[in-house]
Amino acid sequence: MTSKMAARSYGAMSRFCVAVLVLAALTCYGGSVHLVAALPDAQVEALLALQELLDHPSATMNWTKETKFCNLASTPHLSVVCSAPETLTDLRIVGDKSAATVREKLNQSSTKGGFLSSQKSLPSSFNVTTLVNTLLAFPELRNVELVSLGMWGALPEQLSQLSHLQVMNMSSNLFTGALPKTLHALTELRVLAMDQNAITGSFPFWLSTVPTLETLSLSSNSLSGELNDSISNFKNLKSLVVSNNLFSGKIPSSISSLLNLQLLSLAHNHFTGVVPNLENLKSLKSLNLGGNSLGPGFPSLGAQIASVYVGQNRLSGPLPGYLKGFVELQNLDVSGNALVGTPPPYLFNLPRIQSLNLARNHFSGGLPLNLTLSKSLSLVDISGNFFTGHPPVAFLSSTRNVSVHFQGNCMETLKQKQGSEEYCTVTASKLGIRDVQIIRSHLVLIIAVAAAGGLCLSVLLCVVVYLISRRCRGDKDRSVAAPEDGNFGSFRGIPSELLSNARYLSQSMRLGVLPHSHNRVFALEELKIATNNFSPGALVGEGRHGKVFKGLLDDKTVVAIKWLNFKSKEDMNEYKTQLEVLSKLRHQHLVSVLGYCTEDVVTIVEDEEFKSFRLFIVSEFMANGDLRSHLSKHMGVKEPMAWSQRLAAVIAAGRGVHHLHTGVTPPIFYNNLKITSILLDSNMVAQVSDFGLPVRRVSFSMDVVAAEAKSGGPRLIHEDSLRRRDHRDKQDVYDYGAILLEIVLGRPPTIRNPFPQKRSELERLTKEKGPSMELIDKDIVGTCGAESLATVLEIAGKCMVDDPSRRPSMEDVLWNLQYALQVHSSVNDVNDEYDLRREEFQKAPSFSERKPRGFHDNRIADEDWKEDPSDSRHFLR
Ligand SMILES: Nc1ncnc2c1ncn2[C@@H]1O[C@H](COP(=O)(O)OP(=O)(O)OP(=O)(O)O)[C@@H](O)[C@H]1O
Repeated sequence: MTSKMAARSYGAMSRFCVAVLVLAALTCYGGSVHLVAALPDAQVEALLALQELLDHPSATMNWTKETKFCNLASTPHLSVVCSAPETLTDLRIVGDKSAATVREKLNQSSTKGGFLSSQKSLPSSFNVTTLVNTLLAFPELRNVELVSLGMWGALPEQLSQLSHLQVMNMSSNLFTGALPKTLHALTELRVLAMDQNAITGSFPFWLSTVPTLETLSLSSNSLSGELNDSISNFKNLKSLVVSNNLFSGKIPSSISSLLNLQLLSLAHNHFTGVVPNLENLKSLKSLNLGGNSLGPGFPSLGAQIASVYVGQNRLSGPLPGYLKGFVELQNLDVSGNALVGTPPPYLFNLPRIQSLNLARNHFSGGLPLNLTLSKSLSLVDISGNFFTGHPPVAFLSSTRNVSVHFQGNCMETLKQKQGSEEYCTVTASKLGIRDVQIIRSHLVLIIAVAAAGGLCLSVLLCVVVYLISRRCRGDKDRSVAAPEDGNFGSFRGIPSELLSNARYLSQSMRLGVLPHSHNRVFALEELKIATNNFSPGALVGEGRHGKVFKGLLDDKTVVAIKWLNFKSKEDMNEYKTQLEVLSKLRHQHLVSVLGYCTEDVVTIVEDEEFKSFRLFIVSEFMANGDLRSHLSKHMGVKEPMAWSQRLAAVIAAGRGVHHLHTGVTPPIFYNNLKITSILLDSNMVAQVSDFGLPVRRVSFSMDVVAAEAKSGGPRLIHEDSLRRRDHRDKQDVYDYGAILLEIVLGRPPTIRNPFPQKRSELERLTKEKGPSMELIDKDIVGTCGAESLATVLEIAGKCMVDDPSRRPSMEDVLWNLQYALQVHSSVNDVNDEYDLRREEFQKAPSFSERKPRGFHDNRIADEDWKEDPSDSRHFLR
C-alpha cells in the first residue's frame, strides 16, 4: 500500500508537464471553441480516410459519413473538437480497445487465431506521408494526438505544413529516422511529444527557433550525441524529457538558464561528469538524472524542488547539508551511488517527504534511537549500506504505515539479516577514504591546533594501529561477518518497495499509457470466473511448463494467466518470492506481472496422499501473441511482418532486456529469452515476458543437457556464464542472437537441420560474400535493405560466439540494430521496391567500415565457432 503511494506520488509529479500539459492544452482549447453542427464534407471524408488509414482503431469504430463529428463526446481515447466556422481544430485518437469489445471478443473467440486476426494493427501498406496529407485537409488543426496506433515510417517534412499546430503528440508508435527539420516552421508549437518511438539522430537544437515551445518530450527513442550550450536557446521550455535515449557527454551548464523549467528528465542516458549548478531553476519541481554516470558532487538545487531522482550515478561524499531547507521535498532517491557519512536525522523528518531511498550507498554510523519520521513518509529504504547500532524505534514500530527497509547493514536486530558491526565499520572506513580526503583540509587545521600537545599525535597513532589490526581481522572474517549477500546483493532480495520507486515506472506510465498494476494475490475463485473455469476457449498458448489462459477480471482488465504445477512447495515459493518483486517492475517493453495465486492440491491414489502445488501467474494480456506467430508464411502466418516491423519488435524487446541489465539494481540476468517470450500488444509493440523468474542452475553433465534438450526440458544456463560473474549479461545476449536469426530465417534456426550443423547454418548466413539466399525468409526478400540485413546477421553472429567475453553488450547490440533500422528506412525512402540481391549485399559496407559501436574486430574469429554442445537448447526449441 505504502509503496503504491510512493510510486503514485512520484508518477503524479513526473506526469506534471507532459500528460497534464497535453491534456490541459486540449481541454483548454476545446473549452474555448463553439460547437458547430457539421463539418464540411471534405473534412468528414478526411476523417473517414484517417480511420481507414489507421486500420479502424476501436475509438473510431462507429464513425460513418453520418457521424456528427463535432458533437462527439470526448473520451480518453478520442476527442474531436471543432470551431466556427465549421472546421476541425483538435483531434485525439489513442489506440486501444474498449472493455466491452474485449469482452465480446473473449466470449466469441474459441481459438487464439480467431481473436488475433481481428486484432491486427496497422497494415504494412500504411504510409505516413498519406497520413500527413490527410491531416492537411484540416487547415485550422491546432492539437493532434495520435498515440499508440502502431504507425511507422520516417516522419515526412510535410508535417510543417500543419502550420497552426500547437500540440503534436505521436508517442508510442514506431516512427523511425530523424525528426524533420522543417518542424521549426511550426511557429505556434507548444508541445512536441514523440516518446516511445524509434527516432534517431541528434538533439533537435533547431527547434529552439520555435518561440512558443514549452514541452519537448522525446523519451525512449534512440537519439544520440551530446547536448551543448545551444540548449539555453529554449527559453520558454517548461518540460524537457529525453530519458532512455543514447545521449552522452556532459550536461551543459547553460541548462541552468532555462528559468521556466519545471520538469527535467535526462535519466538513463550516458551523461557523465559534474551536474551543473541548477539552483537558479526556481520553477524546477522534478529532476530525474538517474541511471547515468554523473558525479561526484551532489547537484545544487533550489529549495522548491519536490522530486529528486539521482540514483545509479557516481555520486560520492556526504549528502549536502542544504537538504535541510528542502521543505517541499517529497521524493528523494540517491540509491546506488557511493555516498558516505551518516544521513542527518532531519532528512527523515522533512515536512513533505514521502519516499526516501538511500539504499546501496556507503552510508555508515548509527541512526538515533529516537529518530523521528515525518508524518508524510511512507517509504524508507536504507538497505545495503554500512549502518551499525540499534535500528531507530520508529523503524520497528508497527503503528505507523511506513514501509522501512534496512536489511544488508550491520544493525543489531534479530529479525533481519545483518552483518557484524566490525565488518561495517572497517569496510565503511575503507570505502570512505574519498570522504576522508574531502575533509582532510579540516583535519589538517584541527591537527595544527592540537599539535601543541604531542599527546594528540600519539593518540592518533594508536588509533591507526588499532584500525589496521581490526582491518586485518575484518578481512579474514568477512566471509562470515558480511551481511548475507543473497538478501540484497541479488535481485531476489530486493525489497519490493524499492522496486516501486519512480525509476522503475516506465515513461509510458508517466504519460498514462500503461495501466497501474494490481500487484496482488488473487483468489482462485476470481481467476476461475475470469477464465470461465479455465475453459479450453480461454486457452491462448502452452509452453513447456504450463498453459496460458486469457481472463477477464471483474474490473474489466484483460489478463493472461499462466498455470504452473510444482511438486515441491519450496520450488513454488521461490517463484512466488520472485513474482512479488517482479510485480513492482514497470517498463514499456516488459510485460507487467500483476499478481499471482497459489493452490495446494492433495490427490489420493490407492489410499496414498500425494501433494502438489499450483501457481497461477497473472500478467498483462498481450493481444497479438508472440513474435514467432507473426513472422513467416511458411509457418502458417497470413500477413507476415515486414522487415521494419521485425526490427522494431526486436529493438523494443532488446530495450526491455537492456533495462533488466542496466536499469534495475541489482541487474536481472538469465532471463530465459526466446522468441515466444517476445509478445506483441494490441498495437504490435513488443514486450518481453517471463523474465527474471527462477532458472535451473545446475552443474549439469552432458547427458543431462542432451536429455533435457531433446525433451524440451528445463531451461539451462550456459556454463561459461555461470562461471564468470563478470559476463552474466552474456547469456541473454546469446539467446537474443538466436532470436535475431529467427527473424531473418522466418523459422527457428536449424529446425530442419540436426543439432551438429547449427554452426554451419550461422556461417552460411554471415559469411563475408553474403548469405545463402535460400536460407533467408522469402517473406522479407524484396522488402529489406541489404545493408540492414547484413548488420543484423553480423550482430547475431557476434551475440552467439561461444566465448561470453567476446559477445557484445545489449547496448551495443541495440545500437547496431538501430543502425540497421535506420539504413533500412533510408533505403525505403528512396525506393520502396528495394530488392535484396546477392550483389547488393556484397556491395554493402563491411562491418568494420560502418564502425558500429562496441566491436574491435569485423570478423567472427575461427575459434568462436567451436562447437559447444551445452547450448543446444537454442536450436531445439
Ligand atoms: N501475457 C500474455 N499475453 C498473451 N499471450 C501470452 C502471454 N503469455 C504467454 N502467452 C502465449 O502463451 C504461449 C505460451 O507461453 P509460455 O510462457 O507458457 O511458454 P513459452 O514462452 O512458449 O515457452 P516456455 O514454456 O519455455 O516458457 C506464448 O507463446 C504466447 O503465445
